[in-house]
Amino acid sequence: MSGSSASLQPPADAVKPVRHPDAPAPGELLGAHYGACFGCGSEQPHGLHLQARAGEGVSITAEFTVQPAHQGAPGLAHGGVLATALDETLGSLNWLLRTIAVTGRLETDFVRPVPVGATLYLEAEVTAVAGRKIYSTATGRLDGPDGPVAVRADALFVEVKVDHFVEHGREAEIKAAMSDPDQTRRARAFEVNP
Ligand SMILES: CCCCCCCCCCCC(=O)SCCNC(=O)CCNC(=O)[C@H](O)C(C)(C)COP(=O)(O)OP(=O)(O)OC[C@H]1O[C@@H](n2cnc3c(N)ncnc32)[C@H](O)[C@@H]1OP(=O)(O)O
Repeated sequence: MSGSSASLQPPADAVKPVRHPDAPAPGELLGAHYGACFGCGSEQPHGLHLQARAGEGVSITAEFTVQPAHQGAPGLAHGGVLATALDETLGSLNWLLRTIAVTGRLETDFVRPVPVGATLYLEAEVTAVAGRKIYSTATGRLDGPDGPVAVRADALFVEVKVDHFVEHGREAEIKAAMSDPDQTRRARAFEVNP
């Protein structure tokens, strides 16, 4: 069963997404946007360490290999971890728009079980933009980029100001991220145009 809810259908006045002129070239690895990110950061031993690459237009491909720490049922990936992989891949799309946005809604279909040790081949694209609302969709496949679909998701991201993180994030991490001497890393932690 699939089919996303009405709130994930772009409104009539939605427009096509526009790739930012400074977006990374197709094929380029995005790298982690924040070292402590559970989805992509290298500083989280049990994180997903998801690696995303810019695609054509406003699209992303990504890979994530399921580790023993990601189990739900014995030998199988936890559904929440798979949703995280989809969320992270979809979130990475906003870097191609150079828009700061957070997940408002994420609807996920779990189509096939994903074993420990399997690599999930993800692809995602922005389908429409309406004001602050960014509509996107993603799939995760097994055995290769053209393999059978194991998971898919539709999402709505909502554009926010950098103040969103400053106001709501724990002070210690915000201060540390803000004082990073590397300007690009500082910007990417909050997905801000450097
Ligand atoms: C390499 C680098 C990559 C970078 C890679 C980055 C990867 C990050 C990946 C992970 C991303 C995350 O997990 S982000 C973390 C998880 N998400 C969050 O923490 C968000 C928590 N929620 C919020 O802070 C808030 O609810 C917001 C910001 C989403 C919305 O609040 P707001 O700013 O007050 O805006 P609001 O008026 O409510 O909503 C604006 C419009 O969006 C619609 N809207 C809002 N929420 C929803 C919803 N759940 N479902 C449907 N529609 C919604 C509203 O109806 C409205 O439509 P209309 O009336 O205008 O038509």
